[in-house]
Amino acid sequence: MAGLLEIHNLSKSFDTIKVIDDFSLEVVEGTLCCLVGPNGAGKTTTMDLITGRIKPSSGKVVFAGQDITAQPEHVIARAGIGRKFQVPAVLRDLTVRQNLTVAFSRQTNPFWNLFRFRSPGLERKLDEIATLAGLTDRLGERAGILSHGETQWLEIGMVLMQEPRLMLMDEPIAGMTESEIEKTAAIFKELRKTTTLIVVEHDMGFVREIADVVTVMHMGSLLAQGTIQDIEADPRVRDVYLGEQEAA
Ligand SMILES: Nc1ncnc2c1ncn2[C@@H]1O[C@H](COP(=O)(O)OP(=O)(O)OP(=O)(O)O)[C@@H](O)[C@H]1O
Repeated sequence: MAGLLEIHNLSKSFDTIKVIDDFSLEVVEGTLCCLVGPNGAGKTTTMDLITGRIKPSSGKVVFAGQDITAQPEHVIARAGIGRKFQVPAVLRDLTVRQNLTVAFSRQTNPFWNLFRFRSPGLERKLDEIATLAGLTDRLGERAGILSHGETQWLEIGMVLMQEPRLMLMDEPIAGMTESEIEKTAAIFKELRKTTTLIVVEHDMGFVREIADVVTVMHMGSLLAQGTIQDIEADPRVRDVYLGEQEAA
């Protein structure tokens, strides 16, 4: 079966430095892939290349059978690739409900969306996503008063309102408390039933909890890929990444 996302021999240089070096990856629909590796391995750059934020020096990215390598960022987003960044982009003065409503449409003017959409489809979707993100009781609150964890969950909800087929997340549990991490793991386990996910993460406990497949990058290349058990048993991964993590 072809992957929902296929990365073929991707390379990217900044000036003369090659930071992504002949990297290939296939993500099968319905799986949660964790992308791990030491600092500077090229994980964020890979996400930027998938979403079209930057363009590769060579290689290609295929999504749902379409070559999206040359497409602009907004076209790739509309094709069904959503991304949650580490720094939340919620509108703090709007309520949780309003933030989710704004995210429902991919139109460029958020306030226009806020007044335009009053469809039953929106209400159903909003309820569904608020439940998934554990925010049902917070729908009427101003987003600015949410805790760090709740803000992250709201942002996940906002990306989901756009119904991505593939969702990318950058270090989603950074700065969270233990109980917030547990709740986030539960959200991801639910989420992966309907959405394909690529999650960049350093916390191997969390990776162990959520990943179907773990992809390890090192110096811009694929070092290893497999189940968490395969990865933890791989001496090359222990050498360049896990050993360093255990020592930290
Ligand atoms: N715009 C840029 N210009 C020059 N070099 C860059 C640029 N963006 C990234 N790099 C370099 O590319 C390499 C890969 O960076 P990247 O942020 O993708 O790594 P990462 O695996 O996400 O690291 P971390 O885990 O620390 O976030 C690093 O050496 C970084 O300094």
